[in-house]
Amino acid sequence: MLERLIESLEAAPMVRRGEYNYFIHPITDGVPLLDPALLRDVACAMVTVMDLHGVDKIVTAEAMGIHIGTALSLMTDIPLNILRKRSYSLPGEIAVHQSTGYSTGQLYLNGIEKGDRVVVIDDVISTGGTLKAVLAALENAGAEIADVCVVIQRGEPELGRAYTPLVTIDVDADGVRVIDTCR
Ligand SMILES: O=P(O)(O)OC[C@H]1O[C@H](OP(=O)(O)OP(=O)(O)O)[C@H](O)[C@@H]1O
Ligand SMILES: Nc1nc2[nH]cnc2c(=O)[nH]1
Repeated sequence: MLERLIESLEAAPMVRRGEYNYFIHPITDGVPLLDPALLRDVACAMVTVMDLHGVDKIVTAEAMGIHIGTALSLMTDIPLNILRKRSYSLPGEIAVHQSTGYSTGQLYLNGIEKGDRVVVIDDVISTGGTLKAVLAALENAGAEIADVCVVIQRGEPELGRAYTPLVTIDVDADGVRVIDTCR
């Protein structure tokens, strides 16, 4: 099920973002074009590995969790909650400071109620800065985090809790090497 993902990752072009070797891939960038079969492979694998029992909401972050979260939501009928990069100034909105290997920014969490059972998904984890901040905000909002799943784990980031990557990669200036898969 993950052959298409593995092959396309190992063919991914690289660019520099400051000191950071950044790979470009349809799942993580939407560039140059996202093959529906690849998106389906990823969504089916996530449904297979995640604990979705009694889950009220799928939570993801703008921008590159949205297509994956949408596919999962359509497959499972579980509503999708998106942390947005813009504030809506709604009552109870939680601002989340996000930091990655090449950027900093703000995300805004709305629509989580105390006691919500959620799964958190994203395209990639690298430093873990984004997911750590998202998980802290969800805990702050009183959510119960049932599971965390990412398509790609880059390096060995610690989240302070278990999470499941579909694939684990090594990256250098020459490209991506897949070193592990979830099966
Ligand atoms: O583990 P980290 O070092 O935090 O990196 C992972 C984050 O980086 C990317 O988001 P980015 O902020 O580039 O925004 P995008 O989704 O809009 O591309 C990606 O979608 C993850 O959310
Ligand atoms: N596309 C892409 N997204 C990322 N998010 C964190 N690191 C990366 C990367 O190297 N490539």
